[in-house]
Amino acid sequence: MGMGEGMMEKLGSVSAVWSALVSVVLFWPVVNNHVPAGLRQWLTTTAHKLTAYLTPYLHVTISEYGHERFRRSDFFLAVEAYLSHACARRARKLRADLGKDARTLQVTVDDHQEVTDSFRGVTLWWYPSKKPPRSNVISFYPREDESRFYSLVFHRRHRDLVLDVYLPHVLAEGRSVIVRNRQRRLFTNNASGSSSPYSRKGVWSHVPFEHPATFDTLAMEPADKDAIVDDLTAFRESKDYYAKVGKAWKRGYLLHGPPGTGKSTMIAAMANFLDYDVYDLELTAVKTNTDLRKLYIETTGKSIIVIEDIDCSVDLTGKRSKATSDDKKKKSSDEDDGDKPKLPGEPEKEEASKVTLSGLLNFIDGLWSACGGERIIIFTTNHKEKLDPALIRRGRMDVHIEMSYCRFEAFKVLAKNYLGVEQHEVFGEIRRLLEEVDMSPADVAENLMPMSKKKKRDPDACLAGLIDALNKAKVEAAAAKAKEEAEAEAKPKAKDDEEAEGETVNNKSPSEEEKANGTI
Ligand SMILES: Nc1ncnc2c1ncn2[C@@H]1O[C@H](COP(=O)(O)OP(=O)(O)OP(=O)(O)O)[C@@H](O)[C@H]1O
Ligand SMILES: [Mg+2]
Repeated sequence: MGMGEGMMEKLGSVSAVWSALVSVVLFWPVVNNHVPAGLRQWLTTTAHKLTAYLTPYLHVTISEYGHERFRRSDFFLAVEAYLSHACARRARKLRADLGKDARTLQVTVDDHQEVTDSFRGVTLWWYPSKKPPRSNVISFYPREDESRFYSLVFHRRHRDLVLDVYLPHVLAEGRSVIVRNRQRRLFTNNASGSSSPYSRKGVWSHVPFEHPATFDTLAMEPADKDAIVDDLTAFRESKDYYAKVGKAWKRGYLLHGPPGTGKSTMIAAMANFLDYDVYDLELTAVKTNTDLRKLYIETTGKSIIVIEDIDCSVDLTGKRSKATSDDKKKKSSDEDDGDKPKLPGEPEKEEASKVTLSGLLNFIDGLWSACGGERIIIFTTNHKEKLDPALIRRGRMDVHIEMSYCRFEAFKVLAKNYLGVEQHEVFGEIRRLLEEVDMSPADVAENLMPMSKKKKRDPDACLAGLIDALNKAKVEAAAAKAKEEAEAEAKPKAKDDEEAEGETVNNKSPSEEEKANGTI
């Protein structure tokens, strides 16, 4: 790329044709008033034909809104990125702006500034421009009038090269610039102030994704961690494989385990590792299966779609669970009171929220789920046993990962991250205690990070504090167990069974049986 020898000459001839055209356009309104409509039409067509015949240059137009009315064309965005990256520094008039993340500086070619590019010795000219507003059209969309486009001008003898090689090259380069510059985003479907049907805003709203968790900071058994990283790497690189076996390029993960064991942290680490966007789907805010599908279609490739606490969102029969979304229901009924009177034809409230299990299954692996590029779907739950087997069967949720209480290997990661300590004389004692006591990594981490402004973070004191906390937890667990046993003995045999069932759920203990079921 660059200004080649003799290019100025060509540039001169193109500019001459263009300035002639521009002057015609400028004086046209003057002539326009004195010429009858029929003649005017004829003159315009002839002028166009004549210019097309005389100039050896061809034009390709790339508009901002291609065939789709609501989405900016990918090609237009790629051209914009390509030009700003490859050619903008050579343009005379530039436009500098803050990028979408409000941090990076974006330099683009100013409107009506031509840019020259050279590709395999051929010179090409790019003209960014705006479509004139259509004054007699009333539009709901404020930006409709400002639709922009790029014109690419080149000599007709390079037609094949430009159409077959250069434009695909621009598309590929532009896309890679976009990927390099992009700020990853965290999307949610539960934004307040929902969009009106006429708004161009999508069904998702977003903020920059800035979670700092990585697999290095995630505390878990090293072997399990490696297995997950391998799995993700293999997934990312298997586009061709998925195409060959006829599967949509996506993978489902089920993260299950007690609270505070790092499920949400794991999702952030995955997103950071893969460099994907995250769509945090709040199922209780989705009204119908159709809305769910709409949300899916609006997600882009290279993304992780997360449904947290899946057991609280849809119950086994497919209806929305009542017990678990009490707060939200209360809130929405308050709002509904304010909304009265009801509009005619408005659906009944009962009918308004109907995401069913089958809708969710369809969301995961129905026909629509193959739209777009690579995607990862993650469900998290504290109670795997409560989920419908259909929802988590292999093929839907391909990998089941159990996040369990903190054992010694996981502790070592935390000690290294929080205290910078890799070896310590009390590690033996901590190892023994962690085998006996179920403490979540969140609790262990809390003990390693005493929030006192005055006290410096002293590793010895922190580790001693952790040992105290573990001993305390051990005593409490023993006392609780003794109490339960005493109660169980006091109760009649019939009630005994029920009680035992409740215990397993409340204790959230990672039983050996559960461990055997989990893949990782
Ligand atoms: N395995 C872990 N490695 C590192 N930090 C952890 C881990 N587990 C928990 N933490 C710490 O504890 C906090 C809570 O963890 P997180 O939110 O990931 O738990 P969770 O499993 O999603 O819990 P819940 O089931 O309640 O949603 C995190 O901010 C993190 O700092
Ligand atoms: Mg969580």
